[in-house]
Amino acid sequence: MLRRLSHYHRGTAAAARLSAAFRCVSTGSLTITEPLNFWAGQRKPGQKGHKEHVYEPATGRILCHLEPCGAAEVNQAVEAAKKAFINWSKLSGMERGRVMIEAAHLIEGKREEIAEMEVVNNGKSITEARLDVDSARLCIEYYAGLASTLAGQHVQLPGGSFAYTCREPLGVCAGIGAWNYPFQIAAWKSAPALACGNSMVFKPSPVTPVTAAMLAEIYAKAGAPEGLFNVVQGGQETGSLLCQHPDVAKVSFTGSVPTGRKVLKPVTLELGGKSPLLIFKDSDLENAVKGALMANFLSQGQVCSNGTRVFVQRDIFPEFVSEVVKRTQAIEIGDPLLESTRMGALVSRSHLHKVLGFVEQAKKEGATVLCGGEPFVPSHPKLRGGFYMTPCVLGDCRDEMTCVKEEIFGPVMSVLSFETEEEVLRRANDTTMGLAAGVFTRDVRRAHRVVEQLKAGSCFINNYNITPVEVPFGGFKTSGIGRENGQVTLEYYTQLKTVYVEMGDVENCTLD
Ligand SMILES: NC(=O)c1ccc[n+]([C@@H]2O[C@H](COP(=O)([O-])OP(=O)(O)OC[C@H]3O[C@@H](n4cnc5c(N)ncnc54)[C@H](O)[C@@H]3O)[C@@H](O)[C@H]2O)c1
Ligand SMILES: CCCCC=O
Repeated sequence: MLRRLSHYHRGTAAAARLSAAFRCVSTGSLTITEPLNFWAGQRKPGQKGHKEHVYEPATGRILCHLEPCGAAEVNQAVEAAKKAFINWSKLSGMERGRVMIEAAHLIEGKREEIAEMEVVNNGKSITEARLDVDSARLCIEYYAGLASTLAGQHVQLPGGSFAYTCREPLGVCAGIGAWNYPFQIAAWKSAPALACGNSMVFKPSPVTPVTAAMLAEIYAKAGAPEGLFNVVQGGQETGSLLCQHPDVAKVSFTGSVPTGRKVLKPVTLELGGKSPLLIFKDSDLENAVKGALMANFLSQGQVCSNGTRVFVQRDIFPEFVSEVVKRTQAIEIGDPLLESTRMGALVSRSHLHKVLGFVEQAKKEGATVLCGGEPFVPSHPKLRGGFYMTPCVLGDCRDEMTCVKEEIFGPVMSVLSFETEEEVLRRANDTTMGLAAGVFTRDVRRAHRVVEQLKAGSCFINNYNITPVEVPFGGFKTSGIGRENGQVTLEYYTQLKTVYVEMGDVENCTLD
């Protein structure tokens, strides 16, 4: 997700120009042949005789083949993680943090290489991919710092006795990732898990398997013991084998609501959303328009927290919509590795068709396409097989329409008008999901009053989709369980042990 460039990576523009000049990958030129599974310190093949195509979304060509893991391979990865856990969990937080800081340095040195791989495998623009890599690095740095602060409580009891609690790691944790932020999700899950003394087996989406294996190599190079962070590739079958493995203590899952419902264990569930963005007539219009674009079109609209139901107060509705449409039409679509590109390719052909299907359905239900919503064919011949569409704004929407109720997970914004604060709160909360919500207003009292009543886990006032790793992120209702990032996440990767310490003699009430 987007972060403030100046805050997180000073000199990014200059660095970007420099790295663009030395870019070793160009769209349509890369083929990956090395195995994408990784455990016990090495890349490994998957099940013999099984291969799946992995595509480059910008061109539609085959990028590599994924060898999915079956029961035997998942077992080997979990065994490796169990071995690593024995020593890793006994290190001090400072010692664990040192390895993680080294991993963060390595990521910084490979920023451009990782970002390019993400673009080639996911289709998002290089500008966004760099920020995802930064977020991954910052997350690892942040939890490296927190590793040494893990502590329990000391409880004084009568007679000099006391009790204490301490936080202990859980064991082997499983991480399951979605395809929209492949490297970032792998870091957001592994950083708190490893900082707390756990080991991890991570399964990326089969659509975007490439960069998780790079992260595994980085941890290994940083000095992590063999088996600390492992990657098993595959889809539903591999995911299910991993989640149900008896030696897996916890699952942290990022993906859709229907899949999340199938995963049972102590879990962190980071699921989908259909988040509302409320724009009041006293908003700074320029900021509100920019906010709506941030809330809908980052990562080709493939962001879980997107504010796709944009409620605009009636007095400013025409002006707001005309400005949003104008700016949406100006979004530069094309080769995601070009610096000028603001919107790259959707992740796969089938997903593109699904998103376009939602636009067709919206039209049938009475919505008006104010712009976009069409397949897009870039002029360069090598991009003609890519999975592009024009970002879409839908007008004449009603709350009961499919486009307003269901997660589309593509660049499609629905605009709706409202009259009063009470009305818009009722309509905004009328959903089974509750990942995020946003409000634009200049009235600070209204902002807090509205946010207090919004039933969503991550709320934004006068901005949208800003996710510093120091603050918790996650959803209410069916959008999830638990949080990622921030201090609170340490609680999800540890268990609390209470120890009573007797300093006198045992009083045996049954014998005396
Ligand atoms: N809340 C968040 O933080 C967050 C972040 C990113 C994406 N998302 C959501 O993810 C969805 C898009 O991602 P997707 O299409 O990859 O989701 P998905 O649910 O189809 O797949 C997610 C992962 O689960 C695996 N999987 C599938 N069946 C499984 C099973 N039975 N057991 C275990 N694992 C299984 C998949 O292989 C993949 O790795 C959207 O709904 C989006 O909103 C949420
Ligand atoms: C890892 C960031 C996920 C944001 C939602 O799609």
